[in-house]
Amino acid sequence: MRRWWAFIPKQRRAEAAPEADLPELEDSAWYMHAAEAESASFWRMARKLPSLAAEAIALAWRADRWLTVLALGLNLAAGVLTTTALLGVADVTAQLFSAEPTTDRILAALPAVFLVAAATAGRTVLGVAAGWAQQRLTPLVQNSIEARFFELSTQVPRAAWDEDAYQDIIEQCRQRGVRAVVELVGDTVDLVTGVVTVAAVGVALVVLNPVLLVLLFLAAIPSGWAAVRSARLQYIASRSRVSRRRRMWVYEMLMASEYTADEVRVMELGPWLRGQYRIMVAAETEADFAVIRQQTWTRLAGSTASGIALGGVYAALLAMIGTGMVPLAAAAAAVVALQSGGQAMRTLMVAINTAYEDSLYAEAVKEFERASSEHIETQPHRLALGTAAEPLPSPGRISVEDVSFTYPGADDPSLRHVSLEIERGQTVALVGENGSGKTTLAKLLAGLYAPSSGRIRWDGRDLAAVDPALWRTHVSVIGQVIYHWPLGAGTNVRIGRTEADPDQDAIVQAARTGGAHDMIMKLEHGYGTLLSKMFKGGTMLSGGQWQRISAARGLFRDPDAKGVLICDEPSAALDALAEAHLFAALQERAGQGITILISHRLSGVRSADLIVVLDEGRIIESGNHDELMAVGGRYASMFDLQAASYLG
Ligand SMILES: Nc1ncnc2c1ncn2[C@@H]1O[C@H](COP(=O)(O)OP(=O)(O)OP(=O)(O)O)[C@@H](O)[C@H]1O
Repeated sequence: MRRWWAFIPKQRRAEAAPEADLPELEDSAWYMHAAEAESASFWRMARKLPSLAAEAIALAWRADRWLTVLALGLNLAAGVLTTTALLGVADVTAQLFSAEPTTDRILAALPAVFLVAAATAGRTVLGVAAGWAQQRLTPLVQNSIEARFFELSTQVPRAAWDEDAYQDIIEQCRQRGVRAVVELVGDTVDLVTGVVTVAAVGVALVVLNPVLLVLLFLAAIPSGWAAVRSARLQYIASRSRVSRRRRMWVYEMLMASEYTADEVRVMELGPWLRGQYRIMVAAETEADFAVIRQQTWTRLAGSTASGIALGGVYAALLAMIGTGMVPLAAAAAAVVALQSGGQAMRTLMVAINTAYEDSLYAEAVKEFERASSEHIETQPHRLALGTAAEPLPSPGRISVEDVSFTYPGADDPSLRHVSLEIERGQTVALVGENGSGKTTLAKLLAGLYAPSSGRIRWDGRDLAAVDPALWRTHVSVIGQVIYHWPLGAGTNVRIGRTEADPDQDAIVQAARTGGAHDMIMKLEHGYGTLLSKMFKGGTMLSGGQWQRISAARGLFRDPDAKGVLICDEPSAALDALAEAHLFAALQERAGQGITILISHRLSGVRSADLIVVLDEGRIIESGNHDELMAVGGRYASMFDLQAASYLG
């Protein structure tokens, strides 16, 4: 088989070549074989509909019960009036085609004409009112689903985000799932209305001759089959392509974002990025064309069969008139009823199809709920969750006992048999080469991940049996890489402790200690300045200024200096003065809380009570500065190297 990129001119391939074979370009086999999509026959789908409808109604009921009753009730009433109008039309034609003199026929038809007019007007008014209820219901349902979505997305353990399958599920849910669930509620109302209409037309046909109803039903099958198969094809294709869409989204963000604007220009990345994007688009378009091709054949087959079947129905009607099974006077009424019945049947088919299609996408929301709940329930701290939340005092001693840790999906452990004792009031420095496991150890201490083996104890209590939320109240972090929250300067500090009343003095105090206050005061609106250019009046900070904000935030979270303060390269972007100011502030914590300091600048860690040197996830040395210098090992050589470069 020719690989798809064979169709891209050679020069263009070269432009974007090296990663042209990304796995995301292949349709994911996992999704291709999604069980429910594979076996989704019309009957299976029709059987699923009642439970789907019940779920959708329950959802709407939870969002607003009165609006649900109104939307359903008014639509049902409108459906009944539609039927009344239909029967009225059949009656009018029956009267007009009777054997009576013309005037008598017209007079006899008049009551039915009035009935048709009244029913049509009533149906219009009810339709508008039902639309009003349905439209009000939609945002309410959407709000409740989104609230649940964000509840779970913020609750799942950190490890879930390391799984590409989970990220696919989230993407599918966000892209189409949430909207599908909202639409499913509307579909259900349409479905109920459709069933009522078809049932009512069915009654009219049965009165004329039951065979007509059977024929009408048989004639509707081909178009129903075509609609369902098209929906299924679209669904399978969209699921199989979710990884590639995520990849495209990444390139879109890289090409059109404030955060990458500098690098894209300085490194002239535009053509390369566009090339990569083009490759994705080519694969995506090819996949689109494949679905369109299959859908077109399906629709063509469905329409042809449907047309032939309809011809058969009318031929059967003629035969029935010819054999006297349907009286001639009722023939016109039968034609009208067949036409209306056909229309009602097609509308119902569309409603079933739309409901089915949306239900397939809505599965993504259930899948997201399932995957998230599973992550929440199987997280290592689950035993502790839900138990009585006894407040946990700030730690006097933290013991890391033979801890090893492997990231989800990784082959090699990032920490290997790490043991460490940390006492209240101590500053412990973690040093080592890039990738040696310093941040990973800090993440475990912050409760973001649980050890794969070994224990972390907090005054003797195994943290595996403590709700992480409890001990995180005592942990604050000054991060190496911080997200630039597009919020006000004061809020950026305050989010360190959202549950506290925003005490302005405490915010200012933390900003002073973190070296951010003077810088904030120079901004146009001081603490009220928006730190983003996303919105009008916002401003942009430098890397070092953001790091000062991060320090202020971390210190604000730990106002009485009794908790665990994790500083991961807190001064990497700071100027010499700001760095000295920050280290002085950290020194002041000595003898109070616990400070974990990760830094490559060894001059800043020499005063630490304990320096731990990591290498490939193992502790290779530990002790204070003098002890480690005396040993003359890795720390001593790193320190001497840095000192020599300063001294020239
Ligand atoms: N989320 C993750 N999933 C898989 N592997 C990871 C993840 N985060 C880090 N790693 C790996 O774990 C190892 C240790 O990383 P860690 O961030 O702890 O190093 P570090 O010592 O803090 O490095 P640096 O000095 O560069 O900050 C590295 O090999 C890294 O590739």
